[in-house]
Amino acid sequence: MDITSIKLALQDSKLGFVGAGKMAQAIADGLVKQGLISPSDIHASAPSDTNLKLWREKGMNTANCNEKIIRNCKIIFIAVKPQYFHEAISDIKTTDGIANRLFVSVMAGFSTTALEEVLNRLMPSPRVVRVMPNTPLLVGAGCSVFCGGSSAKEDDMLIVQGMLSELGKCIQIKESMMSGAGVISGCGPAFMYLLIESIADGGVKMGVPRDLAQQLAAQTMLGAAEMVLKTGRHPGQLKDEVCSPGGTTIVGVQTLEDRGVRSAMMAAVEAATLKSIDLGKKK
Ligand SMILES: NC(=O)C1=CN([C@@H]2O[C@H](COP(=O)(O)OP(=O)(O)OC[C@H]3O[C@@H](n4cnc5c(N)ncnc54)[C@H](OP(=O)(O)O)[C@@H]3O)[C@@H](O)[C@H]2O)C=CC1
Ligand SMILES: O=C(O)[C@@H]1CCC=N1
Repeated sequence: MDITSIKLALQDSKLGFVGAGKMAQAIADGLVKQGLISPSDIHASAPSDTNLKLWREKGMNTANCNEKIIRNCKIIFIAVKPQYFHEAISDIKTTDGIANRLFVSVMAGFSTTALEEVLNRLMPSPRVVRVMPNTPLLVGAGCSVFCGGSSAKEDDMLIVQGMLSELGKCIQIKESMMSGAGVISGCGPAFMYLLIESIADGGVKMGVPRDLAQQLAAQTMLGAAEMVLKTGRHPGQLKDEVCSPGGTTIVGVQTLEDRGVRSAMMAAVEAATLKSIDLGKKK
């Protein structure tokens, strides 16, 4: 879907957010920053004013009532913690006149079948798209994976992919891969921040000023990521090219291997995936 069609669809549908926290704000602010929607076409709900006041300061519409969002908007992001989803939907007392909505869930672990079951109380055959985005889409460098529910239409998939592709990479995958792939995109930034922080700490330990160490670590991670994406070469090969025989890097690499950094990273992805599957089971 081209950018003009996305803009028109968003202007026509209005964009709703049930849940107004960090992930919802990253998506809404990212879309506004990229010029895809104006703040006045965005509506968000949450029980308290803690987050909503930030939305109002940006000219967006807010409500403490989820029903209002579902009435006002035709495309609605569900951005509450998975454990609050039932409560958020059971808040909605009058469902008359609510139809033809597209629900885009960003909740970890919630399958499209489970989403459809809950949303069935609002309308028959709810159209659902399940996404696992990440917060870097705020700066146009996001990474999202998504899949459609049983009643999602081709246009629903296109609008979601169109919107999120404007904020970074957005890839359609099979639902069976959502938990594992969603951990790489959704949780991944936290793992990467931890690496940036600890490499910067190492620099500080060696006498590099904190600001400089952090800037160097972040830019180096960005550069390494660009090398993998733009050259298409294997990360192992790229790593080998940095390690001069008898040089400094290989000594650092051995230290990382001794401390089990690869195994720790793999175990982190596995543990977070199992947690996501577990969150899904409780629904
Ligand atoms: N943070 C991230 O990087 C990512 C998060 N996600 C998913 O996004 C979702 C939200 O996470 P995140 O933004 O981090 O969480 P936050 O805690 O920042 O935000 C949660 C929001 O939900 C609101 N809320 C709580 N109960 C209800 C309710 N009954 N009805 C409506 N709104 C409600 C909260 O209200 P109040 O403002 O009053 O506290 C808050 O605005 C989760 O499902 C998570 O799995 C997915 C990918 C990445
Ligand atoms: O930690 C979480 O559960 C959410 C989902 C992915 C990132 N944050």
